Amino acid sequence: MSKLFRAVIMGPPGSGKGTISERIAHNFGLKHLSSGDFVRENISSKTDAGVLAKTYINKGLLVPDHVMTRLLLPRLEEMTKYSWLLDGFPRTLAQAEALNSSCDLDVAINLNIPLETLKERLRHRWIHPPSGRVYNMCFNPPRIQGLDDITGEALIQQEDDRPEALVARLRHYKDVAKPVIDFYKAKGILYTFSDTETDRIWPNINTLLSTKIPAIQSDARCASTR
Ligand SMILES: Nc1ccn([C@H]2C[C@H](O)[C@@H](COP(=O)(O)OP(=O)(O)OP(=O)(O)O)O2)c(=O)n1
Ligand SMILES: Nc1nc2c(ncn2[C@@H]2O[C@H](COP(=O)(O)OP(=O)(O)O)[C@@H](O)[C@H]2O)c(=O)[nH]1
Repeated sequence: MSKLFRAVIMGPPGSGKGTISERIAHNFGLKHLSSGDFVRENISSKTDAGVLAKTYINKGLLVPDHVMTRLLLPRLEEMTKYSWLLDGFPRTLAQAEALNSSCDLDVAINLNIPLETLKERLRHRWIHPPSGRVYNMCFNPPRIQGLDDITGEALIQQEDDRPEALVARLRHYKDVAKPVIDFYKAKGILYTFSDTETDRIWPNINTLLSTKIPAIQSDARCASTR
């Protein structure tokens, strides 16, 4: 049996995690697991963790570690047969440690994007809240302005994507992400990509994963024939 591939993608709001995750999922046939989507699903189906998570999100706060972990780890257990890429989790060291005790990661992708670029992107970010689909009025506009391509429903801009809110979000991101980055660096699985354009980062990620994914699968094949 071939070994499965497990990766996480980290980066500040607007760094392109969702955009790059979609490309990775498409090119390598991995499952893209978005923690934001899991949170939204739990909120709309009113699970205990979802109801609790909503009280924090409504106040613009991050969901506490124990709630996020309770919401996410059971979903990962359903994915034991698949290779996956996890986007939006872990955001804190406690989340990284919880994840580490439930599975071994192969790669942690870290996106390092300048502040001015993040501000500019988020100013133009429009989302379709029920699905989590993301657009950018310059980079990937919807077919009809202001409307979701699939459902035709209205797109919105999030309050916390405003440039004034972004600086505080980024400061918070840096504080909580630093120990997570150090954790993955110490494990030797951290790969950092710095640029202002997703289209320039993408070929490097593509090359990295092309070396990692077949290598893991062929190692596993060798092991199984011994
Ligand atoms: N590890 C996580 C993941 C998500 N959330 C919560 C807070 C977010 O507001 C909400 C939705 O998550 P997303 O990752 O979709 O949303 P963001 O808009 O915060 O992320 P980004 O701006 O990085 O795309 O879920 C959380 O508290 N902790
Ligand atoms: N102009 C521009 N916009 C981008 C680029 N990459 C992603 N975006 C857009 O920037 C916004 C943030 O990207 P997203 O993938 O949502 O980032 P996340 O918050 O890290 O998940 C979205 O509106 C994307 O469409 C890029 O290279 N250039």
